[in-house]
Amino acid sequence: MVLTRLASEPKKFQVLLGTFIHSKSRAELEYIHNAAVAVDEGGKIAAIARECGSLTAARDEVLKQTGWAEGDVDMVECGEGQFFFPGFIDTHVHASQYPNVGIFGKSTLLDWLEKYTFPLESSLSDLAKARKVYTACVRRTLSHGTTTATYYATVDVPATNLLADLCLSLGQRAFVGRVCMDRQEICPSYYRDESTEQSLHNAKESIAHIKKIDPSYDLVSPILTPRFAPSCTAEGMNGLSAIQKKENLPVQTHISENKGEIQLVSDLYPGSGSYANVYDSHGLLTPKTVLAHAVHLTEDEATLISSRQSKVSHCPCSNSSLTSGEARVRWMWEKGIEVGLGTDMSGGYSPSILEAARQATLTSRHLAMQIEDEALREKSKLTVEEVLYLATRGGALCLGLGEKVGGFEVGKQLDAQLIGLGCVQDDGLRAGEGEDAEGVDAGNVDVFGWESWEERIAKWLYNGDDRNTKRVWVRGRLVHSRR
Ligand SMILES: Nc1nc2[nH]cnc2c(=O)[nH]1
Ligand SMILES: [Zn+2]
Repeated sequence: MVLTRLASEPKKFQVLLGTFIHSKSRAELEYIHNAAVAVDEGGKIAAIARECGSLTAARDEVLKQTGWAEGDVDMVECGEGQFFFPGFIDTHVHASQYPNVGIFGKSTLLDWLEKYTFPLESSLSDLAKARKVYTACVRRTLSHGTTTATYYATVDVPATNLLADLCLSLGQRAFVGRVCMDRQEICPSYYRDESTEQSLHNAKESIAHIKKIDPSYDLVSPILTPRFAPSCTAEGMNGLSAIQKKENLPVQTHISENKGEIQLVSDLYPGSGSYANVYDSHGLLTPKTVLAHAVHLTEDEATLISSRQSKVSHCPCSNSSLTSGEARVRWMWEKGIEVGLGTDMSGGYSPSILEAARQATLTSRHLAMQIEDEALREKSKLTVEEVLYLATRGGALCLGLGEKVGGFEVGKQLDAQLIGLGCVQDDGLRAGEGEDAEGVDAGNVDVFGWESWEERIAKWLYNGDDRNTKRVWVRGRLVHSRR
C-alpha cells in the first residue's frame, strides 16, 4: 500500500489521488476512479481530474489544470481498499452529554432528562471538567469522520465558549449553541437561566464570543438553542427570534420526540394547535431552523415545517434507545422537508454518524414492516445510497452549507475522510498483516476482491467503524490520523 505521509511542515498545496465516492443525488452514489483532487492553501478544491486511467495521469492532469509545481504539493495517495468520502455531518449532538453515552437504562425522554442529563450538564460549569469532556467529544467525533457538528453545549456561557474555542483549535467545523432554559417552573432549580432577560443576555454573550474568535464564522458559528418548547417561555422564544432576525443566525431545537413531551407542550401552550405551531407562533420556524427528532409530527405540522423551509435532524439511534418512536424520513422528503442525520448523543449511544446511517436503514425497515402493501413496503425502505446522502449532502443542506461541503466539487472546501477496508489475500490474511498495522486495522470489514464498489460501500455501512476512518480533513487541514 502506498500512502505518502504528510510532512510535518505541510506544503502550500495538496493533491489527493485515488478513488472518490460521494452522493450524486439522494438515490445515487458516484464512483470516481483514477482521480485527483487539488486543494489550495485555503482548503478549497481548486481542480479535479476524473477517470484518468491511472493515478500518475490524474496527478499530471490536475497539476496541468492548476499550474502548480510538483514541489509545492503534498501528494496523498490512497492505497488498496481505500477511498475518499465526504466528511460526515452530525446535525444534532449534545457535546455536554458525551460522558453519558450508553447510560440510559430503561428511561424515556422526560425521566432521562431528570435522572441522567440535567445533573451532568449542570456539572460542566466546572471549566476543567468541561474542557476534559469537550476535548474528548470533539476528538472522538473527528475520529469517526464527523467534519461538521451541530452542538448543544449547556446553559453556562464560559463552558459554551470553551467548546467553541476547542472546535476551532481542533479544527472541527461546528455550530455551537448555548442552551436556553428560562422557564422557571419546568427547569430544575439547579440548572436553568435565572430569568428570561438573563437567558437572552447569555445567548448574546456566547454569540459575541464566537464572533470574536471566528469573525466570519468560517469554521465555528453560533446557533440559537432554545432547548425545547417546555423549557422556554414565550418571551424567551420571542427574544431569540428577534436575535435570529437581526443576526441571521441558525436555530436548533427539539420537536415531537416523545408522546409525554407532546402532552406537556399542549398543557403549557393551550390553544396553540400543535407543537410546530408553538415554534412558528414565536418566530422560530425559519429556513435556518433544524428540528431534532420529528417522530410524531402530524400531516399539518409537516406541511407547516415544509412551508417554512425548516429542516429536520433524524436521530434514529436516540429514538430507539429512548423508545421515542420511528421518524418517517421518506414521508418528510415527500412533504418537501430536507433531512439530515444526528447522533443526538447521549440520547443516542454512539458518536458515529455511520452508526446513525445504519440505524436509519433499520428504522425505515421497522416502519416498512407495518405496511401491508408489498410494493409500498419495499419502496419505503431507505437504501444505502439514501442514508449516506443523509449523512453528507443532506446534512449540509440542513445547515445551509450546501455550497460549501458535502461532496467533491470545485469551489467546495475539502471536508473529507480517507476510508480503508481490509483486503483479504489468498492465504486468508489481510494485506499488510504482520508488517503494516494500517493494513490490518480495518475493523470488521473484510473485502475479498470480487465485490463491486456498491457492495464494498454496503459492507462499510453495515460493518464499518472508526477503525476504517484512516484520516480526516476539514478545510484541507488534517485533523485526525489513525497512525
Ligand atoms: N434527545 C433529547 N431530547 C431533548 N429534549 C430536550 N432536551 C433534550 C435532550 O437533551 N436530548
Ligand atoms: Zn437532542
